[in-house]
Amino acid sequence: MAALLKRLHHISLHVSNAEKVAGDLVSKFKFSLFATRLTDTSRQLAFRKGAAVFIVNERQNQSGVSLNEELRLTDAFDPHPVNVGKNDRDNSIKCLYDVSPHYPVDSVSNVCFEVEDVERSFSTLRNLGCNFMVPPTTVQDERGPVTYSVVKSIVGNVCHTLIDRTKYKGSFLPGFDVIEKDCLPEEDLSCPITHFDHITYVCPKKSTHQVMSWYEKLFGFQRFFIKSDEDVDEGFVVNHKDVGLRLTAMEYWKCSEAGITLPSVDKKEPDCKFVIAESLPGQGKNQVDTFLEQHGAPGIQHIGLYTKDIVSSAQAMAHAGVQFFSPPDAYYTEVGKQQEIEEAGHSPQLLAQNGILLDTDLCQDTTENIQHLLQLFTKPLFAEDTFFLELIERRGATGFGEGNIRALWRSVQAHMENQTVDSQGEGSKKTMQSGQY
Ligand SMILES: O=C(O)C(=O)Cc1ccc(O)cc1
Ligand SMILES: [Fe+2]
Repeated sequence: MAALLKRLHHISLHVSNAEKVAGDLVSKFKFSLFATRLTDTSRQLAFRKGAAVFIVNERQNQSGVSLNEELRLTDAFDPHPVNVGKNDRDNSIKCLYDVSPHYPVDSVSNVCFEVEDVERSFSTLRNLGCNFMVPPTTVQDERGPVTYSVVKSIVGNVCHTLIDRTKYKGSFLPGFDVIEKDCLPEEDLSCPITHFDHITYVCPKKSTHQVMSWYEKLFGFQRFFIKSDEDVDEGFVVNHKDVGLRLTAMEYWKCSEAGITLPSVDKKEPDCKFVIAESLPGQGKNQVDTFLEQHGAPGIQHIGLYTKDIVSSAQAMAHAGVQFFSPPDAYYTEVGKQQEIEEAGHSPQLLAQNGILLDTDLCQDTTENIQHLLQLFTKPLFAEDTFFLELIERRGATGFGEGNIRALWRSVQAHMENQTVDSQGEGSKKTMQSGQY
């Protein structure tokens, strides 16, 4: 029996310059800073937009003792909970609810899930052979306790924090100072982002099956077919001229769907899918291999932010300085594309101006049921060509569009080729990026 998950709680980033990433999340991506944990040894900042929560952790310089050792010395296996009240804040823990990886580059490396019972999940997963980086640990303040544990995923540097906050009366997590609602700036209505739509992992060639089996066995993830005619073993293969990509998607079963009814799990809550991308053999330079090379390991390549209005979100973000990939002009002038966009109720000019991609899917059984998928991809957020964000608006479509993927792939290709040309005259990518963001 796998350890079942209740819901996604937050995703955490580990970066060398938290201020810079925080500034981008707030001013460009319209997230609100709502909680902070600032101690002598750590800087953890929490941002929210709808139900999407990011924690930005500042990477520490290498010290003699690794955090895992440190945790073991302090709270792990300690029967007494760690107190993080205002006056006795535990400064020894660099990264609460996570591990502090000494990873050489900025990375998005922890997807935290709420679970029913951390101790039970821990023993289930340990019996199944899982590696734990933090055993069940309780942290409490005057509003109550939260228990968590951190497990290492099979994918590169990715970890999962499993957390139970049902006994906690506060609005976030003990140890964080929450900014009162009245002190938060007004929600930016021009970017109606509601939740994380999907998380895309980049994995080495031929490793998809291993990754899927791991998540299925340990967390009860189930296959989600991106296309109705998708081959079970092959996945969704996009193999067209310069694009060679294998995509496979999974979704997790919330406890309530697995027949375990928990009052705190709402079936109607939007869920976040996991997509595994691997490149096909015989490819030239591409987005997936570049990620592996520059990130140094498999990991989280991008996160899809669901928006109710992609045009308005794109305009507001572009105005605030977000750089998006634009497909080649030919994308919008291709035979039938303008009509397809108009029939979907959009303006081809507006989509083209903002680089928004549109895919149309005919539902299998009836031509009446036409579904649309609108997507837009940002340029990489960090100094390396690794992690980026995506805006996604779904009009009935649940999968991913082949046409959109091909267009994205080509615009990235063009971007990388430009960079190679530019960098010959102007120096490294890092220099260019810091000018852009
Ligand atoms: O289409 C999407 O949003 C995906 O998430 C699929 C995907 C995965 C990896 C890529 O490099 C490009 C596209
Ligand atoms: Fe995506």
